[in-house]
Amino acid sequence: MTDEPAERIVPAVHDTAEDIASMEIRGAATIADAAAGALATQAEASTAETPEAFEAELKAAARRLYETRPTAVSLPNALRFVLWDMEGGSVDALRESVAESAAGFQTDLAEAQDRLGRIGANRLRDGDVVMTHCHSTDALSCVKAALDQGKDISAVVKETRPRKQGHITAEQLREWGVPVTLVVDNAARRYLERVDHVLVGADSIAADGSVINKIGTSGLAVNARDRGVPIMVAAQTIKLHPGTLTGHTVEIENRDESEVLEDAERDRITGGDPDDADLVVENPAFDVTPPRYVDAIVTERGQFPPESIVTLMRELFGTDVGEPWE
Ligand SMILES: O=C(COP(=O)(O)O)[C@H](O)[C@H](O)COP(=O)(O)O
Repeated sequence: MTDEPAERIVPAVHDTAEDIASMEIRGAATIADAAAGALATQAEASTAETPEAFEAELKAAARRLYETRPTAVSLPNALRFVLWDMEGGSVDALRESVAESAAGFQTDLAEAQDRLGRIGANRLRDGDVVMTHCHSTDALSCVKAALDQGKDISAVVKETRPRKQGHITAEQLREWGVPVTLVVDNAARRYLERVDHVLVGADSIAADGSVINKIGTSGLAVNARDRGVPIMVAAQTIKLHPGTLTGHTVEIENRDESEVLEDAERDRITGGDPDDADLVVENPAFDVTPPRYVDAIVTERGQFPPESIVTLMRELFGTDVGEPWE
């Protein structure tokens, strides 16, 4: 057995990391759930002989998972939650504590989403139309709870270029029997006329109440404000970004240009010149919506005007939060 902790990461953890990086596993809550599960798998499969070796191995696995996508803070928050609870004087005791805290975390995550959904549903009235962007399980939980309360809800679903996560939202809503109008992103402003709420999720919430979510959220929010449509953000507290309490900004992920432009399309634009360095394609995956465009952040602990979210963040995290493997 090698002594290098990174070389003892089990294949299943590498697979999960690759699935997160390639977006087979995507969406902030789903990523958090998968990351906690992967740490439990690492713990279960570990052949470490000493507690020190076991801990080093778990931290290496956490780092591998962390380095996949930078914007959704639910990922490091999940890793922190599981690793900070790791305790025990033997490998077996440590293994058990990781399994327990990972399972506890996953249960809490699911319960928090249900609770958040019930809270968010109170904002939705019978007959309301929501406009969605991307695919957010937290946002959909609010719709589900409203449906369970017997309310009729319909949706205008933005396609969400370049990866069209709006299709996942449309599929889920149709499964629940919700009437869906699917529109391209550029049509959003026109359709806001017939919408009662913009309902989106979040990858991270900053201490000043800014919402970091799928690219296009901020433009949608500005348009919605202009049209007088309230903007509701559904985000479990696992989306609160502790680093922003000390002035750090949230890293915005840039993804590959192939998501935006296929090779044949690039060839057409450049006349087939593969070395044309003056055609630049940028593909930021997220943007920042300032708090003044957000009406409410709905969490499992209640609804907050964005400017007051900092109080909840301090309560949950304190002010001194390090990296998961510290
Ligand atoms: O922006 C996205 C997903 O982006 P991507 O598809 O790039 O991962 C979602 O709105 C948030 O992650 C919240 O989702 P959830 O509420 O499910 O956590």
